[in-house]
Amino acid sequence: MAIVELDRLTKRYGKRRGIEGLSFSIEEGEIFGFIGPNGAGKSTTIRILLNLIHPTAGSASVFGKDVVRQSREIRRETGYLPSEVHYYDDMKAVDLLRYSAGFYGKLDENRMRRLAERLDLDLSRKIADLSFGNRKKVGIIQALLHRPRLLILDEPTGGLDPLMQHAFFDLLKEEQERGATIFFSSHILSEVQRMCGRVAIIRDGRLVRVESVSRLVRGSYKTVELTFAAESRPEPVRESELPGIIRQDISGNIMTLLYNGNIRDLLDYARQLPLSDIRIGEPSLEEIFMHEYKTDEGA
Ligand SMILES: Nc1ncnc2c1ncn2[C@@H]1O[C@H](COP(=O)(O)OP(=O)(O)OP(=O)(O)O)[C@@H](O)[C@H]1O
Repeated sequence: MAIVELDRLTKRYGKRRGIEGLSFSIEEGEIFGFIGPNGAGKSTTIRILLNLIHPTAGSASVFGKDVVRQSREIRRETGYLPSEVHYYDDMKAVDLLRYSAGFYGKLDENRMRRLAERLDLDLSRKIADLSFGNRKKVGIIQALLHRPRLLILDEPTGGLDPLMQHAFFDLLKEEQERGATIFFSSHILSEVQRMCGRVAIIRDGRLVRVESVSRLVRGSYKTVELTFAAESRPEPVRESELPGIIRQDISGNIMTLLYNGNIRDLLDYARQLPLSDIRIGEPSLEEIFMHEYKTDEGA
């Protein structure tokens, strides 16, 4: 069953574009990435799902319920971590969590304490005295505390140091294991690559593509690093010589290609070159993403 479903979802801010005709769905139990640069429309999409703003056209549903008409029911089973958390500064973290848990029924004190321990957060501190990263932890606990069916995370790792990111990702995996679905918005590709099964790529308010991370990374793209023997210098390759070169870069005696052509053609071509080494590998999501953006320019 689709947990989140967008159907030609559109939001305009007056004449300004927010998002335009987004359609995709997220299945139960997925960790689904939502990636795009700043201003692409990620927060706009999320805010519509939470009924914080209304769509201009199209529709969206969560758990099969309409996000505008049935938002209260949706919210009860959803955990949301906003990109920036604003709280009543004067409250202690523990009181804030108790207070917000009240919206979802009975507070599970044990779960709250366990989550705080895992994230190394002192619950007795006042919000005002917490660093940005520690406030983020309060937000994470708040989002997870009531064991939501759907977790919506908007740029969740900002402010967390690498150790805490690790602890946080472990928590998310556990949430997934208990059956939760996770919508993970980010512009950090490495974390999306690490956490998510599928991703939607969004740019300028429009969907570029939806793809499984493994296919995006493995796909037909290769990175090829050709090291030329000393004394020889690489010359740029022409498209007619070797079709399928997406990008090439020459630095000293090393030539790096992003390539999606036929691997035999590549090897035939490489055989004629005065090489001392060759490496063929999988590009990072980052490299593919850059390419997606490049080829779409001016479209
Ligand atoms: N309240 C608003 N009024 C006018 N335009 C807005 C408003 N909110 C967002 N926009 C515009 O909508 C577009 C999408 O913004 P949005 O915040 O959804 O992007 P984002 O992908 O979440 O980026 P970021 O990572 O910076 O939050 C941007 O062009 C932005 O300027």
